[in-house]
Amino acid sequence: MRVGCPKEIKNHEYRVGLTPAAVREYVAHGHQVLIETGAGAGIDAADTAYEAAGAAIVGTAEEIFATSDMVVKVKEPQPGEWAQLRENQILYTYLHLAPDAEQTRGLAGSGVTAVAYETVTDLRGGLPLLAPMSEVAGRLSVQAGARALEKAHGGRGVLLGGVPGVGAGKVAIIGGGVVGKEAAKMAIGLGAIVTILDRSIPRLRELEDLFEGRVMTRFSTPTAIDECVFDADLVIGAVLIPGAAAPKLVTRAMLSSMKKGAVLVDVAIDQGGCFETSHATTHAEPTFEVDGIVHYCVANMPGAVPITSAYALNNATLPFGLSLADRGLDALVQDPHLLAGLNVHRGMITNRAVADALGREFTEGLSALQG
Ligand SMILES: NC(=O)C1=CN([C@@H]2O[C@H](COP(=O)(O)OP(=O)(O)OC[C@H]3O[C@@H](n4cnc5c(N)ncnc54)[C@H](O)[C@@H]3O)[C@@H](O)[C@H]2O)C=CC1
Ligand SMILES: CC(=O)C(=O)O
Ligand SMILES: [Mg+2]
Repeated sequence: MRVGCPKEIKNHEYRVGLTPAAVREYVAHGHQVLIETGAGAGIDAADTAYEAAGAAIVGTAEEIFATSDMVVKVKEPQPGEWAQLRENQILYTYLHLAPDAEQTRGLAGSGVTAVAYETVTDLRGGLPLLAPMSEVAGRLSVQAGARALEKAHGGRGVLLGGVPGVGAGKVAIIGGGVVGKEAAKMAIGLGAIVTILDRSIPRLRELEDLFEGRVMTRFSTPTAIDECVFDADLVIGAVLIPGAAAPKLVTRAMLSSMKKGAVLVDVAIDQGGCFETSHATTHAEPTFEVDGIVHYCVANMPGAVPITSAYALNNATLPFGLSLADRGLDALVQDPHLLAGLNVHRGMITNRAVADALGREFTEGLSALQG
């Protein structure tokens, strides 16, 4: 198969879909790999490193889209990219379609077979291609929140760890999955007072055991969220209902009860955000203020640390990517976990949560592939 990897063009997105080490494995499996010139610049991987791994360097993304059987990316296609996708081509990348009707229309209209990293599953019920970036974003969320809390950045001027004689800041983390756990580790490390809210009691048990009393856990109800948000310096939104649009858990009305200059970091923004007042921002302009509350809503947070995150992402995407390249659509038929990643095929929406969120017709993945 011919596998192509264009340079990412989203705002301040420095990750790359294929590292030279991944290219080497595709080539060893007998595939031809095309890399857009400069695609690896953000991870210090020069064109020559890709050539040494066996790739051919091409001058433009257009050539990649036009000639590749499978396009491997990081972020969802940007306007202009989906017009270049086509039937009998596989797109393998993050998509986050539930909150993005325009993207879904674009992909469906192109006829492409779109496999979304964020809905591929594993045997333990996890999301193995989302998890590494959730680890990165969870850790970054506390850095971003701490920075936004500084007075010069619009925040209330609180140091999360406090100092001897002055109390620490309070962090509320809504959603105790991968992002939530990693955010908690960082916040505890800084010395903050941390509460994690989740709807899953088994998960709250695990977190309680893991953190050995260094976090408080709360079952997530509107009342518990109200109480934690009221008191918090930093609120991190880290919920997920796989594939679906994020539930709006912090309403605009709740902002008025918060401390002025408190910070909301909405990591769940890629699924539409879990705060009513969120809208996606970029690394260039990451924050905005609503009713005196600072919002940080960057939808590609791991793009800020590409040398960590591109490698972590490739470690996870490589086995499924090789399977797609080796077997084509049969890889989806044979592996229910990879099939769970199929979101769009020849104009059909094959992820139920996405179809429901957008009010579109749902087609089972297998019948779409066999139809
Ligand atoms: N902005 C960015 O750059 C990035 C965003 N993300 C996003 O972060 C979000 C979280 O991802 P993960 O931690 O990997 O998901 P996860 O599935 O590991 O954890 C989600 C948690 O939310 C909990 N939850 C669901 N409804 C809830 C509610 N009403 N109240 C409290 N908890 C609730 C679930 O029980 C689960 O424990 C996703 O939307 C993901 O796409 C991930 C990586 C990068
Ligand atoms: C998961 C995601 O949206 C990202 O890594 O950018
Ligand atoms: Mg998007």
